[in-house]
Amino acid sequence: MLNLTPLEIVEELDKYIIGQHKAKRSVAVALRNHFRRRQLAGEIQREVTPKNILMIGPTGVGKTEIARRLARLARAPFVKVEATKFTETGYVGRDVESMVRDLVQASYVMVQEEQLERVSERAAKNAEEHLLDALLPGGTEEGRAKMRELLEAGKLEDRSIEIEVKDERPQQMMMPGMEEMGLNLQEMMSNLLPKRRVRRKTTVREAREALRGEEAEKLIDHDEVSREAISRAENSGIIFIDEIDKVTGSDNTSGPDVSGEGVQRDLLPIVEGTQVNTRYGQVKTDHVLFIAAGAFTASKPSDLIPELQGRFPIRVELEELSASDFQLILTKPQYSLTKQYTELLKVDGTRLRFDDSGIEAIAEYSARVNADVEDIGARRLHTVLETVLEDVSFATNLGDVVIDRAYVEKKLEDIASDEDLSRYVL
Ligand SMILES: Nc1ncnc2c1ncn2[C@@H]1O[C@H](COP(=O)(O)OP(=O)(O)OP(=O)(O)O)[C@@H](O)[C@H]1O
Repeated sequence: MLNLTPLEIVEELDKYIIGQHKAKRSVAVALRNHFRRRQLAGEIQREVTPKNILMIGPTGVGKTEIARRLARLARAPFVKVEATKFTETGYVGRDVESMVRDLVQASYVMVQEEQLERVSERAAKNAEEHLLDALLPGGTEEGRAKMRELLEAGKLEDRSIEIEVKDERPQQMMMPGMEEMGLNLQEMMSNLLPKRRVRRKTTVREAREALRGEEAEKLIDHDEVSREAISRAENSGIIFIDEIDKVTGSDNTSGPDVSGEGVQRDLLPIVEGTQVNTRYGQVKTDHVLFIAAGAFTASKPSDLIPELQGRFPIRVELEELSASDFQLILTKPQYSLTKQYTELLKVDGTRLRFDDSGIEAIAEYSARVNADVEDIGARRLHTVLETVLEDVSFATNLGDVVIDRAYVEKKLEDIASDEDLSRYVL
């Protein structure tokens, strides 16, 4: 985990998220406390529990985005789940623990990627030797040196060769229930059976890719990846539980088996700290950071069961976004929507330029449709912008195109003034 102060964390988040200062401060404090806890001596470290956060605010105002960015900053494994998912009928028991298994899986992928990156140079060297073997089986030293020269000069890329690689086709299937026990049949089977290898005819370019992947796999220690994945999930994992407001008792009409309160009761031990079996080993959830979020329009945080309320001591309200926030969201973040579209269309020879008046108009229309139809927050910008840019996206090689107020109005006026049409298009 990076050693960032709360102020630095907020500054980092500011690069991607507009407004919501209180929420940024809260998550910065929670993350820093994580770091502080690690500096403590053994015994008291175990006593200090993470200060989980409850985010309250309408949809599309940045709750998930803040949590996700925070996780990325901290290089922490992250998963998002919807609390309502566990109330669905037809579930064989509510498998609330699956969120912990998903976290460990995310952690595993993250650690594995880091390790693969670390060995990539060695893997590339090994792959090159295998390529030479395939290009020149049983050749002389001299021949091999010549071949190596050609290969390094990129002269053999399209030559076809035959290599032996692992058979990637899936051979086994998962049995329902296995994952719940923390077992994975596929993995068990593939550990028992010798790996099937197949000969494949392909180009040097593609063979190199395949061989590098295989060599890298061979160079990393999967047991160590598993151990590190577990440790990282335990010590810095973040689980984001959305729609927590939808599992308050008051919302429930569908009987005891799928009640929201039941979900809360199942959540409680996980948030309090328990052990969960996963395919990589046992995971303790004591120090996982939980961020719960909800709009809380039909219910209040005080409708949650008291034990759960106590486990989310940091409460923070997120603000609704205004048209001027939308303007900033469209332009300011590092990879804002307008920058994304500009880069995308540049590929096809269209140079977009968003005039301030155009940005203003897009923001105003978005706020208006949110007010008239349904408030979906900043998500509205995606649909509105897509509609504005539909024609330029369909075309190619348009040269310079300026998106100003007149352009936006022409594209949107008919739709936005028709509420029914807005419902479908925007
Ligand atoms: N304040 C903001 N600054 C920049 N982008 C934002 C902001 N709020 C929302 N967005 C963008 O809007 C989209 C939806 O935001 P997000 O997923 O954070 O919503 P949310 O508040 O978590 O809502 P929900 O609870 O429905 O998931 C994302 O693409 C996000 O980048």
